[in-house]
Amino acid sequence: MSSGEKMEAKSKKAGASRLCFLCNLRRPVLKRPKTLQQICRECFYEVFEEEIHQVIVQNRLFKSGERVAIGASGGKDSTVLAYVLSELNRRHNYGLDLFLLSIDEGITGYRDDSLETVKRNEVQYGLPLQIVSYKDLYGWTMDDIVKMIGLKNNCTFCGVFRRQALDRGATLLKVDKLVTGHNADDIAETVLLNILRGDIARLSRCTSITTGEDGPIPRCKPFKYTYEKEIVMYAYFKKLDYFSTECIYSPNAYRGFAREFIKDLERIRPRAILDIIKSGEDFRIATTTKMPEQGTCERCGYISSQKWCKACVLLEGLNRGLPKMGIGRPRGVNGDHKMEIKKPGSVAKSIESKQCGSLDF
Ligand SMILES: Nc1ncnc2c1ncn2[C@@H]1O[C@H](COP(=O)(O)OP(=O)(O)OP(=O)(O)O)[C@@H](O)[C@H]1O
Repeated sequence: MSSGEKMEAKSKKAGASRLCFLCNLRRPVLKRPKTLQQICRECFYEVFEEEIHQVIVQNRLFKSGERVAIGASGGKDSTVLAYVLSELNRRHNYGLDLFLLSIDEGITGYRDDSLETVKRNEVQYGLPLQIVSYKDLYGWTMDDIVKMIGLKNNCTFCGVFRRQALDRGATLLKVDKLVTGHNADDIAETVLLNILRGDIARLSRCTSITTGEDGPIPRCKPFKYTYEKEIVMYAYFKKLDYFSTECIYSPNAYRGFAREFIKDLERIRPRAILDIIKSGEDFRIATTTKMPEQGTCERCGYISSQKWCKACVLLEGLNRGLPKMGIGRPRGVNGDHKMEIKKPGSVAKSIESKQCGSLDF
């Protein structure tokens, strides 16, 4: 039984004798995860889509005439995003030119299969697709990287490279904005992780619905308040074509614990997800906290708060056979991961940049 089928069976059992809480006309077929209301399929589609529309309008995510790339991994979140955004664009005349943008990380048995799903979505939704690969951009696939470094820390490489690859793909498509399928659960999880890591710079921006306005392409998260469980239900009821396998190189245990913790909280109190996001939004950062200053990478020109951007540091490590270079945080002057670049006549400057991978979106 798929997770969508399980949710439907549970919901049907719970609401067998009542009428839909919202329309009071039809039989409920599900218990809405966000509110625990028993509602019918039609009302579910309506509230799900309308809430996303309201988020788009209230936050002024788009302007008419903009070209917008949807980061499309073939997974449930980005597939539902591509479908719903196309629908809303038509229904409410947003006037957007939508594109699918997929990054091929080079993970055999995972990304190659999910890209086939995105290629079908291209036809199903009539959205032009651009694929950009790590191999072309960096000369390395994730398969190559994992062969060299093993499973530990591979998510750092993947996250850092994906972030830049999405920007480079968006530049190729000449889009004004990039949207991703990050949902409320992802954001709550990131708030918690940033607190656990004491990463104040990221904590202060991880709840922003639009980020990167000072970078090459602004990024938006229209699903900022959309629950993962509702996305799964929507995809299931609409019979959307998506790829549901987990990444084969994804051993990120720390993030996994945070995820499980949030799921447990959600079981006891569904609002917990929204409350964590609200707490993240309302944090005030002390004016004495030192924040990184944004500049550009001396090597590739990409945005960076350090001399070299994180991707260049990681690539340098890979190409020199020192893959641990740039992983983790500085360990003092003699730290084994620290790398110094000396220019003639200049003071040595550390190019150890902070991890800016999977948590940054
Ligand atoms: N390979 C990729 N190509 C394009 N966009 C991607 C890719 N991987 C992730 N993204 C974007 O980043 C978002 C969050 O990615 P994450 O890896 O957290 O996957 P997820 O939560 O399982 O989402 P999805 O269900 O869409 O795969 C995705 O919804 C998508 O918009």
